[in-house]
This record gives sequence, structure tokens and C-alpha cells, in this order.
Amino acid sequence: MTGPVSGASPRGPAIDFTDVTTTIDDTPVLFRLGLHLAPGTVTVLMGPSGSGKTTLVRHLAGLVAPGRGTVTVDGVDVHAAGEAQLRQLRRGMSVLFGGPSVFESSLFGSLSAYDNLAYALDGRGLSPERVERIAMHRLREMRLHDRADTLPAELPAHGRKRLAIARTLAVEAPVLVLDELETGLDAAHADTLVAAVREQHERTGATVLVTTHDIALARELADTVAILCHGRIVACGPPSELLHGVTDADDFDRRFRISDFLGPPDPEATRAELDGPRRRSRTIELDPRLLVPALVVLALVTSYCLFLLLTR
Ligand SMILES: Nc1ncnc2c1ncn2[C@@H]1O[C@H](COP(=O)(O)OP(=O)(O)OP(=O)(O)O)[C@@H](O)[C@H]1O
Repeated sequence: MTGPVSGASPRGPAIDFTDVTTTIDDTPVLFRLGLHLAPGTVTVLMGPSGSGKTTLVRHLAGLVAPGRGTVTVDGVDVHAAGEAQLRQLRRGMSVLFGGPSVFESSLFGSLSAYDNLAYALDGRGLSPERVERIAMHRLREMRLHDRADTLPAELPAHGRKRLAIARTLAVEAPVLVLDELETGLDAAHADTLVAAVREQHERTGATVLVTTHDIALARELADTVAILCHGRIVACGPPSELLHGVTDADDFDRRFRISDFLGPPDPEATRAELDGPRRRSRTIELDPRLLVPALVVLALVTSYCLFLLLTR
């Protein structure tokens, strides 16, 4: 086993999505979404296809800015951070993007499997021996050690996925984000993956966000399961409660679609949310047309009280 890359155990930061509303091509995707990831915990985000899981991940990675609301890491707003803060945020976050293709997994197509890992570890103050030890450990863990010199495009889709996972884990960042974790993996490889994520989390105390459709995987990994439906978090809690009695993906979809009382966000309401004044800083304003009647009522009430006092 290798030690943490930094040489010290990073404790993951708190991550908060507050009141996030976002449209893509005028279609509401996230609507007044709130989600808290407690430091050092594993949150598994689940939800029907198209509910906004990847969009939420892209907000955290800084790739999509919320139309409204904030995404913060230990209180630092990801989308309002200065350059130095942003650099620090990026160094502290390791993200696996969904999809097994070279493009989707953001692997470097011209670099071998080994060099993809070595590149990710570059600039972290590690000796070449240490880089080699970590890279080979991760390749072995994902059963790719005999493909170290292979280009990503020469690997099968599940091999590329495992390579992308190996690269994401190698960095041992305080924030670990794994989008569409199980996509393209068979059961045996999924078990290997769960073991690797658990091992890393237990050792480093990272704050972990995983998106998946796999109920067994969610039960295995999650401290907290958050359910996203139509761009809103409709339920959040421990897997023992939220996934109790859920047998398969259809069962899951049925249960949580039912709990989504509000349905898809209304485009008009979303536009108003994006255009309107900031709700968190909203002040109560008196309509000027109500000023005169309000003063008359106040004067009447005061006179009546005075009358009662004087006539006692
Ligand atoms: N670049 C884009 N252009 C247009 N629409 C987009 C784009 N990205 C996402 N969307 C839309 O946003 C909605 C949410 O998509 P997203 O990929 O975040 O959902 P998801 O929950 O991750 O889905 P899945 O489980 O299938 O990966 C979908 O309706 C999708 O069509």
C-alpha cells in the first residue's frame, strides 16, 4: 500500500450547494438546489437519467457556473474565487468525469496508461521513484499493470474507465468526485473499484461525491444518499433508510419519482428566479400605495389606546 501523496492525511472540506438554479439552453436543469456534504464523508448522488447529476458535478468542478446560488468548498465560492484560490481548489479536487470514451474520461490519448498517471502526479513535489510506486500501485489495483505502455484508445472501454479511475485515485486529493462510477464496468471490476474507493477514503478522510445508478454500490459506499429528481434534492439520508427495500433500478425510479411532489421546474418560475432580486438578501419593502392606509390604521389604533388609557 502507498501512503497519501501529500505525506499527510488530508481531511476533506465541507462542500455546499446553496440555492442553485441553472438553465441550459433555456431549459431548467437545477432548481433551488441545496446539498451539504459533511467533511470527510461519502455522499452518493442518485436519481433518474437526466435529473441533473452530471450538471451538479460540473458545477463543483467549476465547469458550469450556477445561474443563481453558490457552490462552496470550505466556504470558498468556486465560481467567485480569485486565481490563487482557484488554483488551490483545483489542486485539492480529483474528478472522474462519466463516460468510457477517451474524450469523455478526459484521459490524454497520446500518453500511455502509465504516463497518464505520472502526468497527474506531476508538480506535486514527489520523487520519480515515488511517482512510479504510486502509478504502478494504482495500475495494479485496477488490473492494468500489464498494460502500462498501452495507449488509452488501445484499451477496451472498461479498461479506459479503470485507467481513468486509477488516475483519479492516484492524486489522493482531499475532494474526490466520481461521476457515473460504475458505467461500463462489469460486476467483478465494480467490486475492485468499491474496495479501492473505500480504502482510499478510510485512509485519507477525503470528502467524496459519487454519482451512480447502482443501488448495491450506493449501499456499499454511502454515508449519505442524496436523491436528485428534476433538478432538486427530494430526499437525503443514510442508505439504510433511503434505500431500504429498494430491489432494483425500476423500483428506485418509481419510489423517488413519487416523492418528487413538485414535478419538473416551471420554466417561468425558473426565469423569475434567475432574473429576480436575490432571495437571501431580500428585504421587506412597503408598497408606497399602502403607506397612507397603513398610517391611518396606525393613527386609529394609537388614538384608541390613548382613549382607553385616559378614560380608565
Ligand atoms: N451541454 C448540454 N446541452 C444541452 N442540454 C444539456 C447539456 N448538459 C446537460 N443537459 C441537459 O440537462 C439535463 C440534466 O443532464 P445531466 O447529464 O446532468 O443528467 P444526469 O442525471 O447526469 O443524467 P444521466 O444519469 O443520464 O447521466 C438533461 O435534460 C440534459 O439533456
